[in-house]
Amino acid sequence: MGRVGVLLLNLGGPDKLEDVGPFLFNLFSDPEIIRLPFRWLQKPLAWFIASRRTATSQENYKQIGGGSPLRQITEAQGEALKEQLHYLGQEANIYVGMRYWHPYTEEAIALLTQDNIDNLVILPLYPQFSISTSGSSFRLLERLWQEDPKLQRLEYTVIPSWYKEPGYLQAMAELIRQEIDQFPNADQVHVFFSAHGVPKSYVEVAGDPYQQEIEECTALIMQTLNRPNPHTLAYQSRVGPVEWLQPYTEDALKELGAQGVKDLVVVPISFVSEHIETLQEIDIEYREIAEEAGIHNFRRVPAPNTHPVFIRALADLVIDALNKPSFKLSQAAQIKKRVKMYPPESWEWGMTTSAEVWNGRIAMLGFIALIVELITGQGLLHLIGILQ
Ligand SMILES: C=CC1=C(C)c2cc3[nH]c(cc4nc(cc5[nH]c(cc1n2)c(C)c5CCC(=O)O)C(CCC(=O)O)=C4C)c(C)c3C=C
Ligand SMILES: [Fe+2]
Ligand SMILES: [Fe+2]
Repeated sequence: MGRVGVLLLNLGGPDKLEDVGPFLFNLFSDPEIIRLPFRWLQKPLAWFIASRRTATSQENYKQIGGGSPLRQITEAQGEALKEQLHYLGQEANIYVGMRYWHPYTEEAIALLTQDNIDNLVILPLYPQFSISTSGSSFRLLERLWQEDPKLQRLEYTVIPSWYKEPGYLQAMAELIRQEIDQFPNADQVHVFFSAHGVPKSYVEVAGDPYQQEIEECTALIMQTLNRPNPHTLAYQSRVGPVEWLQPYTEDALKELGAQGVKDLVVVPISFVSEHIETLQEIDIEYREIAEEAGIHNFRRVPAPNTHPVFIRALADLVIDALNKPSFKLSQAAQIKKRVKMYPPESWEWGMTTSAEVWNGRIAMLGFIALIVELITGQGLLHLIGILQ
């Protein structure tokens, strides 16, 4: 089989407070995160939104120690996966490729080309597929593949999503069980699944399978848990004024409080590491909302991180993928209907490589956007629907 590599894809997060601005710029430069009718607006608008959001976002990162733990946890997952694969008789090099911060996907690709990897498994660390997460990373990879003839000689296979993987479901069920068993009336504790939201139009217009995969995943985890507890699914972290998937986490918590629910465990479901949205948003913001709504016993289920059952699930996924016919980036695209997002011929133009952080030229473009904003009396940016 030759040299095997596993490329773990993830979102990335700012390591320190100074990184927050450029990280947000990278994120909002991504056409899969903000969809605009005019591609030339992408970077100026990204600059504009990033600069407006940086201070608030920095405040949140301050509350969790001044940066995202995502890099460290993802690297630890990589090491544990390497060990687990070795134990199962499969040697592999592990590479971490983040979409919006270091180590960038481009850096991971450079490393694995240097190491002369012959066989690559591309494994996004998102159990469910969304255009805005795995889809965005696949799209970037498609572009890197088009640009680099060396990559075209590499055998690779993609795992588009893996929320049904039994080991993952078992790890989630085990983590939930541990939390609910802390309560004297364990069987009555409300199990509250909080998934990261996406704008509703992603699902309804662009055909993002995300909502369906989240719903199915929730049902499978409850089935694996095999307890009589009531459960709810809601969506967190809405950004901007457009409608996102409903119900929103804060509304669902208030409603449960009003119904008299006192004991509740929150399960973060769309992400497999601790990050700002578990440590800050759930543990601080949603806890407060729950408390005010009368849910006095509020616990959160930890993310799988390096839970051995979860790491074993990742290893099984890799080994299965190596033994199956390969699945191509373009197939991942077609099956998930991503092509509906943009006319195929136009997406390359506005595509961002995450290795670009803001510089003078982009700030200039941002300045132009500001002028456009002033001339159009704010209408344009609100129309685009992302400003807070
Ligand atoms: C499956 C998980 C995620 C989906 C789906 C997703 C969609 C999505 N996100 C934004 C905007 C922001 N996301 C931000 C941070 C962030 N997002 C995810 C995961 C998903 N996003 C993670 C894990 C993180 C945090 C990384 C970390 O630092 O620990 C942020 C920045 C933080 C903030 O300012 O709140 C923004 C902004 C959109 C618009 C979107 C779908 C279109
Ligand atoms: Fe996000
Ligand atoms: Fe978010």
